[in-house]
This record gives sequence, structure tokens and C-alpha cells, in this order.
Amino acid sequence: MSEQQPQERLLDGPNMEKEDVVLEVDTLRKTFGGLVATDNASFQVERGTITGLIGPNGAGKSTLFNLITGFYEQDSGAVRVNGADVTNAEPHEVAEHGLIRTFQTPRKLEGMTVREAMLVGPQAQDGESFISLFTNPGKVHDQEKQNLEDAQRILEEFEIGHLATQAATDLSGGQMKLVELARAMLAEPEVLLLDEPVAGVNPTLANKLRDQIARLNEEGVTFCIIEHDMDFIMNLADPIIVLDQGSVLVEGTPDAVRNDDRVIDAYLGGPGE
Ligand SMILES: Nc1ncnc2c1ncn2[C@@H]1O[C@H](COP(=O)(O)OP(=O)(O)OP(=O)(O)O)[C@@H](O)[C@H]1O
Repeated sequence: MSEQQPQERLLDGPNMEKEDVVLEVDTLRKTFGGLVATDNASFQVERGTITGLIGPNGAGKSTLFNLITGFYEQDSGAVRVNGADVTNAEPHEVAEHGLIRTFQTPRKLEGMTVREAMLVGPQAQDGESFISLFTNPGKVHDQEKQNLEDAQRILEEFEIGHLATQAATDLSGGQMKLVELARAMLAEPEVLLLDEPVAGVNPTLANKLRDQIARLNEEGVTFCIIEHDMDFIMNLADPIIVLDQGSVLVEGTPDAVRNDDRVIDAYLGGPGE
């Protein structure tokens, strides 16, 4: 065992030494027809971090999330959560391993109050609750009551308890993103993947989202966050992984990434080629 880690992080993510890996993406490849969306991408997310995933439009970020969480089937490569192989597992199976994700565009929740919308999450993710509806209806009732109480508690923690009885369709885009994050917490995730949590969100709500993510991280939740808002992600996440053309270009601290010529050329905008 090495006694001390070097202060300066090594760039080139796959070679970085990580102490306690919760999520491992191992040479994942995904093609759509002739298009290579994910090109042998490899990286690891260390427990307790807020890891940022950035890169140009079409770099393959959302595709990676879809592969990790079982919404897409890979061509080759593997995904491990806490060391367990979840490659091509169903979304609810991945969730059972403690990994939950949100979507770039939250689902439409017509005809539901915010509190009801909160409950769509755990029911859809928990394959067993559907089965126990037939085998043990009493248990389901207890579970639903518990879910309802948990939903209200989490809404209060997010300081949006007052929205509980409001129609979900009446929320602003930013409020909806807060509800989406709150809803993900109902599943008590160990690892939370957020796909553009502040896209289209006004600065006040973006600050609220940032504070909530930081609070949850302090409480032990590991995050991997796709985001185009550079101020937001660079101030919140460390390390930052840069994806370009389906594979990892660079990984490092926000400062190292901001100043890396390859990142400037590919994404942040430099002299141009
Ligand atoms: N279901 C699909 N069918 C066909 N092509 C797809 C599909 N999903 C993604 N792609 C393609 O894969 C490539 C990567 O897309 P992806 O959405 O993963 O990029 P991204 O980095 O998340 O982009 P953005 O930042 O714009 O959201 C793109 O060329 C996209 O058109």
C-alpha cells in the first residue's frame, strides 16, 4: 500500500488511482448504425465524490448514462456498481444496486400533484413492489403509507414542502428539476447520476440545486453529473471527466481541466483549428 497519494491529480482518467470505486465504466462501446456514440469509454467514480462529466454536444454523455443504467444495451465493455457486474441489467436491477439517475427532461406528470409525482419514482424502480401487490397487499399498503411520509419529509428537506399539493404540470422547469432530484432521493441511492440538473434553470434555483447536491454529498451520496454550465460544474465537482467523441479525453481537477489545451480545443473554445 502506498502511504501517500501525490497532491497533483494525474490526468487521463482511466489511469487514475482511486481508493474506493462505486461505479466503474470499463471500455464501453455503443454504436447506432454506423455512428460510434461510445468508443471504449473507461472511467471510475470514487465513493463520496461529486464527479463532473462534461464534453461537447454529441460527445456521448447521455448515451453513457443510458448504458450505465440499463436503458441501452452496450456492444462491448462492462459496468460495475460496488464491484457487481450490472452490464445490460434492467434499470430496476441497477437501482437495486444503489445507483439511480435523473433525466435531462423530467417526465411529464399530467394529472398528478407533486406528492403523487414523487411516488412514481420508487414504484417504477422497485420491481418487487408490483409483485407484492398480488402476494402481500397489506405490505404494499404499509409501503405506500411509508413512501408518502418519506416523500413529504424529503420535500420539506428540499424546502419545497409547500408545493406538495400543487399540480406537477404547474411547476416551473427549475422547480421540476428540484422535484426530480427530491424524487430520486426516495430510492435512497448511494450513487446518483444527474443529467444536466440546471439546464434552463434560473440562477436562484440553480443555487438551490447546488446547495442540495452539496448537502446530500455531505450526507454520503456520491454524484456523477453531466452539465454544460461550466460555472456550476467547475465550482461543485471534482474530479471533472471530459468526454469527446465517445471516449475520455482528460480527467482531473477543475483547474487542471480548465487549463488543458486538449479540452480548450475540443470543448471550452480556444484558438480553434
Ligand atoms: N437512440 C439513439 N439513436 C441513434 N443515435 C443516437 C441515439 N442516442 C444518441 N445517439 C447519437 O449518439 C451520439 C451521442 O449522443 P449523446 O446524446 O449521448 O451526446 P451528449 O454528449 O449527451 O450530447 P448533448 O450534450 O448534446 O446532450 C449523438 O451523435 C447522437 O445523435
